[in-house]
Amino acid sequence: MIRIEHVRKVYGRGEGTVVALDDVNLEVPQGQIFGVLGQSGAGKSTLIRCVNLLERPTSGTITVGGQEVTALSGRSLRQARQRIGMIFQQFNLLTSRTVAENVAFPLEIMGESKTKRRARVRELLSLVGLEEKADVYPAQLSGGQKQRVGIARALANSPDILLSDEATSALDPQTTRAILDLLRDLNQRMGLTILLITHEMSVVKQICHQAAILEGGRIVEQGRVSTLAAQPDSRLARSLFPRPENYVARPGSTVVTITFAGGNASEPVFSTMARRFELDVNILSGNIEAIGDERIGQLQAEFAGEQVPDALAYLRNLGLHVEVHA
Ligand SMILES: Nc1ncnc2c1ncn2[C@@H]1O[C@H](COP(=O)(O)OP(=O)(O)OP(=O)(O)O)[C@@H](O)[C@H]1O
Repeated sequence: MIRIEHVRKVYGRGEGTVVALDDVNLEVPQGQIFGVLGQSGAGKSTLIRCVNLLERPTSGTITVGGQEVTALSGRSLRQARQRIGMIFQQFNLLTSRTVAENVAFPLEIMGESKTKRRARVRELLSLVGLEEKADVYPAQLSGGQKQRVGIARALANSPDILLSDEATSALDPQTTRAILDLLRDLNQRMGLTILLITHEMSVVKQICHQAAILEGGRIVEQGRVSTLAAQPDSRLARSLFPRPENYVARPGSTVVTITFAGGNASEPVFSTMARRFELDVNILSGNIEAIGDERIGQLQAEFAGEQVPDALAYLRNLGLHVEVHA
């Protein structure tokens, strides 16, 4: 579990001061994947670097696995850091070491015996599907394979939490998907808690249970991804379901945006409604997203007919969110 309380980070002094984080509060429960989403300069890197104290917050506290890391220094801080793995956008592998030697590096620092190191490295490479590449050098690997090495190395000390700093930003979409699948698999199989930062909504959508949106150093929204996606006015939903700019309803028709979640996303609600209330339905745009096990969708449509108010009441009764555009 990670708890971030009232964290503020100010860089520089006097005239050149930058407030990178301003009263940030968030909690990542044990075994969850939590995504912090934000644009360039929002403070994402600063936030994640504060969790393992690569940056020290100017004020506020950070607790990892029940231990307040912001209160630690010296040896106890170094020990606490071993419980925190981290992966990076540029992989940060040692180019003069083989894959196996890269993964073994944190174990060497821990003073593990050669025999134990060898067994653990084999286990870790198998976990990330890279047994075959143990003896090659990073330069001979693809980006996705390099990140797999990064993940194996980050897990070497069996950390309680994994921090991911834009780990898929340098990868193509297909490789990104494979690496995210691996992270989700590790989360499910080992109960690994993951805090990741990203500027990509697709990453949050694919693997995060919860998300926070960071803007100008402040968290402006946070919650379960599926809950936020089902709230049409949330920033997350607006970014997930971009809407056409202007709705110009034809005379006698009503333009509506309907948000549906869970079970009713897959039922033939609209055809039933159109028949029952004798409506003409003209779909303007629509999208259904799979968020975890849930399907959440938004549909813009034009309804025409005498029973439009009854049809809207029918949809609302089914638990759909219906917004009527003027
Ligand atoms: N070492 C530093 N010294 C001074 N200012 C810094 C330093 N590191 C970051 N900043 C500033 O703090 C703010 C937040 O930066 P940060 O790198 O955390 O954002 P980010 O969301 O990770 O952006 P990006 O996605 O571009 O990496 C920015 O205004 C940045 O210029």
